Amino acid sequence: MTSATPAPASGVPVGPGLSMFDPLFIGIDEFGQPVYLDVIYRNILAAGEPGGGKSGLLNNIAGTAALCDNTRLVLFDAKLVELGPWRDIADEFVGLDIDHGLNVLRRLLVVASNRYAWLLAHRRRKLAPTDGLSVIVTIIDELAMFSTVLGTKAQQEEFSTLLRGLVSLGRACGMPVVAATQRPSWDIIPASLRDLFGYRAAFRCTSLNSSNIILGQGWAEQGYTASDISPTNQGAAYLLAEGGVPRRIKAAYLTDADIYNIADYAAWIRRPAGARLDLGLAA
Ligand SMILES: Nc1ncnc2c1ncn2[C@@H]1O[C@H](COP(=O)(O)OP(=O)(O)OP(=O)(O)O)[C@@H](O)[C@H]1O
Repeated sequence: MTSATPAPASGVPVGPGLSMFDPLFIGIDEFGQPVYLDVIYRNILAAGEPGGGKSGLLNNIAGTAALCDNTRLVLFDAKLVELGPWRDIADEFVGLDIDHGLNVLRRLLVVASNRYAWLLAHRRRKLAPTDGLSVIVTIIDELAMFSTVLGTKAQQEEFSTLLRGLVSLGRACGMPVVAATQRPSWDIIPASLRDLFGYRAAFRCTSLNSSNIILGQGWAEQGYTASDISPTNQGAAYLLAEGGVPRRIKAAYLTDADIYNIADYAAWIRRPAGARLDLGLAA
């Protein structure tokens, strides 16, 4: 039986039960088994040639984060349209503005340092779900735009330095970073930055070298190379988890309509208390 009576906000069945501390579903492996990531304590790097499916993976993560309890989104997307659907629920949405990007990264680093002071004061080494602090997920689509294209050389260098700081600090204090680039080259992803990402997803690449830049030196020679992914197999990638062996995956895919539906729903469940009162749905 269906009912036209709106459910009370406290009874909404989707979203409030999700937590970023739970494993996050991102797709299937080559045996059709579901693949989950522990995003909370590991940063994620996705790279590969244009059209390989990186934004699809980013949107999976943004979609889950959007529905998670006590989770905030900080988004960087110079193209605007890839992560744009989530902008209404994001704490910050950085477009083609390097000054804005630098300002946001500086503030994130202040939050991260405050959280470490809090952890130290509580004799702890990392954030736990019971701490009540929000998880802040930073997602950057097309890293290279901020580190090599927009702004002056000095600003680009500052962006890279601040990002390196956030990627180093974020994982234990509930501030994971998810970054994507279509330019898997040493100037965009030096090994010192790449190695701070506990998960690396290599989408289709044009060469063994590009694939190695993402996954790590030597994997292509052992048969794990994203250059063997067919250009028509979008969403396929080699996923490497820290300390493991690359695993072939196919990312789950959300259509634009799916993304906007989830984003609208997330905006509704995150609406301010005043809006709930206006609708007569206050919990
Ligand atoms: N997991 C998937 N399953 C099926 N099709 C996919 C998947 N991911 C992406 N695609 C298809 O590939 C197209 C390009 O994907 P996407 O925009 O995610 O690539 P990208 O690597 O982010 O590209 P760019 O670097 O240009 O932003 C999508 O529009 C879609 O048609």
